[in-house]
Amino acid sequence: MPPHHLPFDTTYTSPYREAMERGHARLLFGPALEAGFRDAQYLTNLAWMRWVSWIGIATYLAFVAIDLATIPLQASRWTAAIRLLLIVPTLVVALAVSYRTASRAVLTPVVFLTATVVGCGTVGIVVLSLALGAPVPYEGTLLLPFVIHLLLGLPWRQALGSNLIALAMFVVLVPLVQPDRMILTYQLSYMLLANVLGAWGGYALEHRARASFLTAGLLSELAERDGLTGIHNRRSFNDHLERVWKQAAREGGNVGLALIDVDHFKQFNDRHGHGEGDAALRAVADVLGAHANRPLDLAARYGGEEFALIWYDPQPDQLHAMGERVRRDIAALELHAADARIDPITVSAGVAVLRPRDIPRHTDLLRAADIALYQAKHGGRDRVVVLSHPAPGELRFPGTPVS
Ligand SMILES: Nc1nc2c(ncn2[C@@H]2O[C@H](COP(=O)(O)OP(=O)(O)OP(=O)(O)O)[C@@H](O)[C@H]2O)c(=O)[nH]1
Repeated sequence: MPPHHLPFDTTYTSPYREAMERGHARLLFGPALEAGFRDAQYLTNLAWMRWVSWIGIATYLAFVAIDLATIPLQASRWTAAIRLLLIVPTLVVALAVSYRTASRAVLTPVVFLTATVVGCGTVGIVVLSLALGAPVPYEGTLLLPFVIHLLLGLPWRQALGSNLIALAMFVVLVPLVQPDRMILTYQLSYMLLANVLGAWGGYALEHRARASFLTAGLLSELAERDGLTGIHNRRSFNDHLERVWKQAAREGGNVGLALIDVDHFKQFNDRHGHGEGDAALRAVADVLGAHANRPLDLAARYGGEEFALIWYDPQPDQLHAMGERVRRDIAALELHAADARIDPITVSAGVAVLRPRDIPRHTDLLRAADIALYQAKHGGRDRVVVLSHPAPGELRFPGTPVS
């Protein structure tokens, strides 16, 4: 374990706050937050993307009928072919992908490709009908930048890329087939304007979504995290314990709990000062965080210099070894002040494991771990005491009168 240099910054720095301070004009966070943002966006984007695809399919099918009814067959058979053989199937494939959970990782590239194919296909319809002398109105292409930027849920850069490809096709091909210079000028101007406005709106939308993500993340951290150490606070610990207790009751598993108290911490503070005391608590919390490995495990600051570790469904015969590893890792912390090594700190740990099916109240687990911690302290500190599946009679503090 690397040495911890004391004193260091004594408040936990939230990644959400840091990202807020840095700003996100480039619409990009660091890798961990970026992944969290995309994850949080996924379900909303999925719903929007599906709605847009269904509406797109209905619209393009309706325009097949409108084309056939309103423009000469020499052009309408081609425009209908593009709609029926290219655009609608692409939208159907994208929808099919969106309904398969296994396709989650490929959904964004698929939506990007779909948007690009639909954009280019729509421009193709305009170009082809102009070339065949029976032009369909081009106004539909003006909707594309707005739909792609505002409704598909694509990351802004990808929406921009997709729109630019269709715009480039429009700017290169329409002048070749549009005989009327005045109409051409209007068409090009409106297409450019629609792209600028769509990109602007898309940028503002994503910028705001990122700001809300950071605010929500910061608020939930303030509610759930301890301000000094950054690990979970007591409220979050209580909620989590109740949750895993219910889950273990359903699944017939165990819940393990370690209450860990720093030994003689008052002396530590008195000798080295509160600033270094705070930093030592952070170092302890870092170690505990590394011992909450599984998804349902949790490390929390229980209060003052006392910490808690919830282990979901541990092997009861492993608990002593697990507690010992925590104790040893904390004892091995190399705490350094600016110029010298600081007294090592030790902890006492009371560990308990119960099966919720046997004992309905999660408070009994807390009580059992508390009794074990009491025994560890009174047994001389710097040690681990385990109470594994204690009988109700054992859930009594030493000194409690027997009624
Ligand atoms: N620096 C710092 N000290 C804290 C914090 N919270 C609690 N403490 C200190 O932790 C010390 C706990 O003292 P005691 O409860 O007497 O326990 P102890 O000295 O650790 O002794 P034992 O637990 O019996 O081994 C007190 O001096 C508190 O001020 C904190 O956030 N920062």
